Amino acid sequence: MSFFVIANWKGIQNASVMENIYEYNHKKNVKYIVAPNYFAISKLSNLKNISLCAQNFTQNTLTGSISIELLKQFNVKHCLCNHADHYQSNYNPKSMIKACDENDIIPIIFVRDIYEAEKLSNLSKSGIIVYEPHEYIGKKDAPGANIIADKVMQIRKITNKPICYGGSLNESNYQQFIGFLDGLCFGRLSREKIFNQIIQNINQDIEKTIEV
Ligand SMILES: O=C(CO)[C@H](O)COP(=O)(O)O
Repeated sequence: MSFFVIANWKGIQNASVMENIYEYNHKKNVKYIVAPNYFAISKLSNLKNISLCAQNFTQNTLTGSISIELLKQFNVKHCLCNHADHYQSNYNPKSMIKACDENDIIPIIFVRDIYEAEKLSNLSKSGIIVYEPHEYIGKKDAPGANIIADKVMQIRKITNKPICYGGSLNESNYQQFIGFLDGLCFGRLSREKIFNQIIQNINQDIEKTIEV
């Protein structure tokens, strides 16, 4: 199985993200899933080194909407579901995950705790789970490796889907988590110039794990 590197740009598009993305060095055992803003999706839809991910979609085609059919036309393969930011709108995670499934879009399902993992992680045939505790979004540091490992172990009992971690990943903390996860989901760090270096480090770490 590949190790997933997920990048959520949110509503931001700075020079670094656009420069960096062409450099993501494709490796056999590492898969890059990038969730850019809607404008960038059309620009990036022909890139071969990444898998495109939508940040959201609407379940209608009303004025101002972005439907899942539209996203598929631009080669979108994934969609973030139940991200903490979705909580601000009238959002129904179960229906969004099911809509992804029906449209062959792989949902990236965010769960903040075991209760959400139980509720959401097995609604779709495919999918990637991101354990992301809300209190660790936009902070200086993530929880300790033992705390994350313990939660991941509990989620693995609930689902066979790959499990990633997201929330306050930074240059100094992400490497300690690689060994017990199936991927990492980056917010702020994915929009920094240094993210290319982070990607190279992850590639090397994964290569080493496979050699062992
Ligand atoms: O989108 C995110 C990545 O999982 C999330 O909101 C965390 O953002 P960050 O704390 O800036 O990494």
